[in-house]
Amino acid sequence: MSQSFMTAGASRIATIDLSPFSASKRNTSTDSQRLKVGQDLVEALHRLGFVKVTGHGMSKDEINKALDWTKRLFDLPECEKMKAPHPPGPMPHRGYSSIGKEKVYSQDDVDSQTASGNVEKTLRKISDFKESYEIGSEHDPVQQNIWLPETILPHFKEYMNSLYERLAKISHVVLDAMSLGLGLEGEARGALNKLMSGRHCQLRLLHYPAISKEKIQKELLARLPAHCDWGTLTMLFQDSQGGLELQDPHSKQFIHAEPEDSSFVLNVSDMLQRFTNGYFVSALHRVSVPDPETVPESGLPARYSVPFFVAPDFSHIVETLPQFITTANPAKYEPVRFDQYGSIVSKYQYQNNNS
Ligand SMILES: O=C(O)CCC(=O)C(=O)O
Ligand SMILES: [Fe+2]
Repeated sequence: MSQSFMTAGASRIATIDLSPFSASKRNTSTDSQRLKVGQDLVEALHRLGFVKVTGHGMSKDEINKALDWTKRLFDLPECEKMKAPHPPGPMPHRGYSSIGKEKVYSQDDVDSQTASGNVEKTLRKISDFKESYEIGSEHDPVQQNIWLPETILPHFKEYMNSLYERLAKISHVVLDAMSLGLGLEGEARGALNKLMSGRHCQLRLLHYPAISKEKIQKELLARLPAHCDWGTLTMLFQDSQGGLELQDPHSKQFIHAEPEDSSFVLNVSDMLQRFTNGYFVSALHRVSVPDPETVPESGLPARYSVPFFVAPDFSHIVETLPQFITTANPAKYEPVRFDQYGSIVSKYQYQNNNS
């Protein structure tokens, strides 16, 4: 797989400063400032399906703290991490998956391999060189968290629960700005807010270990193949190594999301695409392993990232908002229950083989 950085003619990722919505500036910012931010956010998401967000309230120190905890977790010996193992199969999507256990596919990969009759075996030939740890709300009635014993990493659980709550709050601010930008009021606004359930989001900790140049030269490896997320929105923090690439839906080029202090990358996911009848398009994105020739002798450094997946309740039926259905753009999607959609997509997209 080759790394394709931003090339001439490719779009730039817009940066949206959400600070007029933040608690500290809410009283001093004006309605028209907030409206402008909302409209800019909507325009940017309509154009590409992803933006960078600043002014969201998480300070640089707070972001570094989240990345530090992630590193501390993955620095533990494998036998300790395996005390909170992800169960076999895609559900519940909780706990620790060691390197190569989880395999992410795109729908295109699946479609192109279906004819072979053995989709999983064929696609698993190239393993994903990453490890992950999945966390949900402590109030999720469907998927329970799988924690390490407290003695192994004291205060990890407490910290991660607080991070989940913090990111859930920030996602409400994003949705507020989006409602304003789309001009949604009353029931329509309520319907958008239902795409975010405090108890069904997911916090994911990711470690892409360093890879030597020799290993890249000799083996076929992936980090995270191209895929779309199946919730509503994803807010992703990454370390200074960068590596996340998102596809411009028009030019089909992948754009490198340069890491920037204090920003997160926000991408549209499948439920928001269906809700808006395709006005927002779910962003195809990946973390690739570069061409061996472009990798320095020192190899590819380790990388850490922390995505937060904003999602509705599992039993929520996601329907397109009537105002997005017109004669020129008739309804494209049937209403779908979120867990039913997820069970189809996650069967292939997040296949965990931790047995
Ligand atoms: O690590 C990254 O930058 C991407 C993570 C991601 O896309 C995912 O976990 O769905
Ligand atoms: Fe993703």
